[in-house]
Amino acid sequence: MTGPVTVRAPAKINLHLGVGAPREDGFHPLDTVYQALRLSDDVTVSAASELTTSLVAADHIDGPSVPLGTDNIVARAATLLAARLGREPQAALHIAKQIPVAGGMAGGSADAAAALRALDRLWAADLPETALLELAAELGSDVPFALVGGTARGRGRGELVEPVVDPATWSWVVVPSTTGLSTPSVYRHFDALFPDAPAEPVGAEPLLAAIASGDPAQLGCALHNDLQAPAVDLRPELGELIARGEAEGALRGLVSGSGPTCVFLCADGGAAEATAAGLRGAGHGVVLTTTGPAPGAHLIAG
Ligand SMILES: C[C@](O)(CO)[C@H](O)COP(=O)(O)OP(=O)(O)OC[C@H]1O[C@@H](n2ccc(N)nc2=O)[C@H](O)[C@@H]1O
Ligand SMILES: Nc1ncnc2c1ncn2[C@@H]1O[C@H](COP(=O)(O)OP(=O)(O)OP(=O)(O)O)[C@@H](O)[C@H]1O
Repeated sequence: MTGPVTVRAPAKINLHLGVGAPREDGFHPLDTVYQALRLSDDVTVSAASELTTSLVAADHIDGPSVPLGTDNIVARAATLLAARLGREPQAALHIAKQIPVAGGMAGGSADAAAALRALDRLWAADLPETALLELAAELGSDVPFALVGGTARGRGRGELVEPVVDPATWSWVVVPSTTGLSTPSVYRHFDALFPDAPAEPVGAEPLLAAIASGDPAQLGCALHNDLQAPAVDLRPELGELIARGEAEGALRGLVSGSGPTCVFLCADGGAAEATAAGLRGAGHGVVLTTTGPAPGAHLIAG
């Protein structure tokens, strides 16, 4: 019998998030550029006679806010993959979580992508990557990117992912909030604030040119998030946090996806450490430093 399999999957940020008016199915058309960060969750899957989920969370994570059992997205991933393979979803699924929950960093999506890749191996299915990407898109708009990783453009509702060449290493400070924000509520608030939003989202071309330059100052100028205004309107303290991080030396601060995590682009690793120290000194408890891009969901054991 195959032993336990562990897959690591990254948190994401959106360097560009252009949002259009809602489609007939209620989803918003996106033109986005994702970047995977070296902040990740690990999912370990083992053979078992039934489907179980368990979690161990880093100190900065509110573990009890993650549902266990069938509501956890890893259980949904297992059930979906098992149905595709015509087998029972029997496995023990264990999440080691570092990605902030309901933080706009796609932590659940990372876990779902990791579970798909790990179970594909545990169950010796060896599905082609295109099949895993299709299952990922059924689980959520951000899940295909968590499989692909790196830096990538996302279209459609975010599930159509094309890798972008990005040889640089970008330095980031990540400031999670103690209370999450629900993604649907931020999209609903976008609709309320911008009832005349055009159908076509703002294009990612300037951001892609900044990535190609490799210059952090240019990237800082090009960062764009259409969900920032609704997130800050729902949580005004995020606007203050962004201003503070920029005053502490970041090139630019930005809400990550639907928030409330805020991320700060810095000139290099030293500037990121200095900005993080300044934010901690200003009373922000959890302040992480990291870099991107990072690989998508990949095997680390088994
Ligand atoms: C904010 C982002 O993280 C940016 O990458 C994503 O758009 C959210 O992706 P996600 O959490 O994987 O979202 P899904 O699980 O697919 O959808 C959750 C809910 O978010 C809203 N949603 C999501 C994606 C999208 N393009 N338009 C939407 O309006 C819908 O209300 C949907 O019911
Ligand atoms: N494995 C999981 N990890 C985190 N949350 C999960 C998981 N499974 C289910 N959930 C539920 O999903 C909700 C959203 O979780 P998640 O951490 O993925 O949000 P997010 O990072 O804001 O997502 P996104 O950036 O994709 O919109 C949580 O509040 C929780 O109730």
